[in-house]
Amino acid sequence: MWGADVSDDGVYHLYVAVALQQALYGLGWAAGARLLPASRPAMRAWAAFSLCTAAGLGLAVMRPLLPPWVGVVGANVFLLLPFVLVWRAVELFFGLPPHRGWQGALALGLLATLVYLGPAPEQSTTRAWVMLLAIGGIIGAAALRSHGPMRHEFGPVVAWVVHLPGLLAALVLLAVLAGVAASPHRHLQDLASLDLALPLGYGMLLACNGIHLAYGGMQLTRLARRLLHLSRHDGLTGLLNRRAMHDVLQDEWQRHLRLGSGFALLMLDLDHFKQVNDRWGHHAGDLALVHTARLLDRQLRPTDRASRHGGEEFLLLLPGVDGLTALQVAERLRQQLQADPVALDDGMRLGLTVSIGVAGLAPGDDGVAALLRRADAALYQAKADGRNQVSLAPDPPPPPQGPPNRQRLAQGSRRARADEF
Ligand SMILES: Nc1nc2c(ncn2[C@@H]2O[C@H](COP(=O)(O)OP(=O)(O)OP(=O)(O)O)[C@@H](O)[C@H]2O)c(=O)[nH]1
Repeated sequence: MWGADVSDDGVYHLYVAVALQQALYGLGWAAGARLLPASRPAMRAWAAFSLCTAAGLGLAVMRPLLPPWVGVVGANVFLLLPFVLVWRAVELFFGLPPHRGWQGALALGLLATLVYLGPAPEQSTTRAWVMLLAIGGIIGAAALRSHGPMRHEFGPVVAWVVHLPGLLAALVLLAVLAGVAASPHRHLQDLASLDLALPLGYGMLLACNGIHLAYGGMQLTRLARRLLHLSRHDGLTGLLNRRAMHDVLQDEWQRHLRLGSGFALLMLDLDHFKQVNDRWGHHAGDLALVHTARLLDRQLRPTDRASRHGGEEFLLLLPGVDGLTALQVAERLRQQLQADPVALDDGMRLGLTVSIGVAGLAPGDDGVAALLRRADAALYQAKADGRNQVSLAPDPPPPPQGPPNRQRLAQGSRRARADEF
């Protein structure tokens, strides 16, 4: 780098290894960018950073075979300017407001400085100054800039594990410069010596691996979280999907068995929804579903859960609530939906009504499926009674008399687990 001697066998092989590693990471990021459109800009920046540093290291190790302008200045340009891409990639990864102007000015300034210094050996010390100062400064600034968002998204431990080495590396680089500058005994030319080429090579190896592993790991974590979210939520409304609600209901049933806590279910079905689609189009139907989901989300307590149960059908779980109270909640929701028409794209207002079946957990219910069947029957009743109304399911016959025993509880629990809905 900057004309430092890499002819020693150990240093040469180390730099070749780092170059190959960077090239491979670069190809990996480029492939990732093709596969994941949502993360493409940041991945492209990482790919460009990796491939440019690979090219820079390649030129540095081939320096004896190349003209000085290519072997020295070219290598330094390819090694230094990609660090501006690190700054860019970090901003893109966390969706931070871009600093394109500063980044462009920095890249141009560094390019002009390297060209101005040229390949002459007597400038190697100044080149080293410029390189170390810029790399240390950019790594430190990128770490500081991304610390808050990284902490927020991945937690303080991850943020410090990723940033501490980066900040330490930046401090070490700047301390080396300050130490050399302050010491009357050490000549600045030391920076270009073989002594520094080896630790710097290892430093690059560790830093590059650290950057790729940290950001690759965070990318995978993000992806895994996204997949988990998609597998449990309805894509249109953002509410829980049927499978996730199944798990929530089983948990609530287990809580009931342990603590005796009650709960109620509301099954909602938009009225004449087929006509909405037929008359106003499928997009208007989708808007109506989103509108309904938002209303439910706004109106329910934080402990209540709402899911999209099927096409135009929603299921609500109200913990700690009996059937009569749930009936009042249902009536309130019915009135609110009726009073709040959907705003269509062309400014039209589309009125909606809903029928709601309500069932509160009763002693005769031996599992979630039984309660669901009762809520479904109540919904059917509300539809049959003319729609735009709520209906409460009658309690099932109480279980045979006698003290509840462990065997019955266990039976209920097993049945609940086997429940399909
Ligand atoms: N736009 C849109 N429509 C959907 C979606 N899922 C289901 N549907 C439609 O919802 C309609 C449901 O129609 P029906 O089951 O006949 O019920 P309905 O017309 O609401 O009649 P009642 O329930 O008896 O009042 C069908 O036309 C489905 O195509 C969706 O995601 N988006």
